[in-house]
Amino acid sequence: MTELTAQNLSFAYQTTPLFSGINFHLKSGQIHCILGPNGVGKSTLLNCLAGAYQPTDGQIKLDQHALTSLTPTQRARKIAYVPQMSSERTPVSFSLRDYVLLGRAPYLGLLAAPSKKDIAKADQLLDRFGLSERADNSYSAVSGGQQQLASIVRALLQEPALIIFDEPTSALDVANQVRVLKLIRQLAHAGYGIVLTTHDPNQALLLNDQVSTLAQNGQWHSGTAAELLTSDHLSQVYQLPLRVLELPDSHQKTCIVDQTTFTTI
Ligand SMILES: Nc1ncnc2c1ncn2[C@@H]1O[C@H](COP(=O)(O)OP(=O)(O)OP(=O)(O)O)[C@@H](O)[C@H]1O
Repeated sequence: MTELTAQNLSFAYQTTPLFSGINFHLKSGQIHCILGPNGVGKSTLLNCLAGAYQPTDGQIKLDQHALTSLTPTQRARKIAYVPQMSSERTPVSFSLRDYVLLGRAPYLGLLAAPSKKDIAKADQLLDRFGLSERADNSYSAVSGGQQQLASIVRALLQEPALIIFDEPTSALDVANQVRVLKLIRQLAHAGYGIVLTTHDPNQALLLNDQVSTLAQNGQWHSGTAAELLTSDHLSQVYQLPLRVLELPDSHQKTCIVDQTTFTTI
């Protein structure tokens, strides 16, 4: 069992805090979905939880250890971070296979190459995500969605206990979105702890586990999906009238923008 705990977390890029007093908890087997409007600080919070940013105040612990007391390699063996996709194309000369194999770096010596076993695992995962035919292509030459899937493969090769996903489905078509959400569910069942951000409350409804919302002025709420994914709370978070409905033929819930709201905006 691995646990990531943040207590009384604050962060400021300059003087004004982006958020403060945030408490967060994730353990193996859980999916924690973070929702909130653009620019409120979700990615910044994920960077703090991954150990990439130093919070202004508060403490983050990975099991019993302060996150800051761990070396980058120790952290990377426990936490994988899948960053938000950039719309900019960074020229990268190596192949898609070599890109995903970067996930093995925390287990390799300074100049060591990945083993045959590592390469076989990489190829197996690339195949699972429909990327086999692209394995030898340059990373820069594949589509944004394929790059996003490759970044997930890279995180899996890292064999962490916890995975932090920043908008993992932002570049994906609806079938691949569902594939990634199903993968997240499977990973949680297999014992991984998962935290992700999404702009789609319906994804949080589908995942149906832990939820936090970060709204304007750093307002933070945590609870279960049933507790937080309500019409009132989501409307407050997004400052937009939203309705969470239970579909008549099942217990599935869906979040919609009311047509009447749409026509009066
Ligand atoms: N390196 C930086 N220096 C200064 N300000 C930054 C930096 N990175 C982000 N910000 C600002 O901090 C705020 C929060 O950014 P962040 O990317 O964490 O938000 P977000 O909730 O993830 O947004 P989105 O949903 O649009 O991805 C924004 O106003 C952003 O402009």
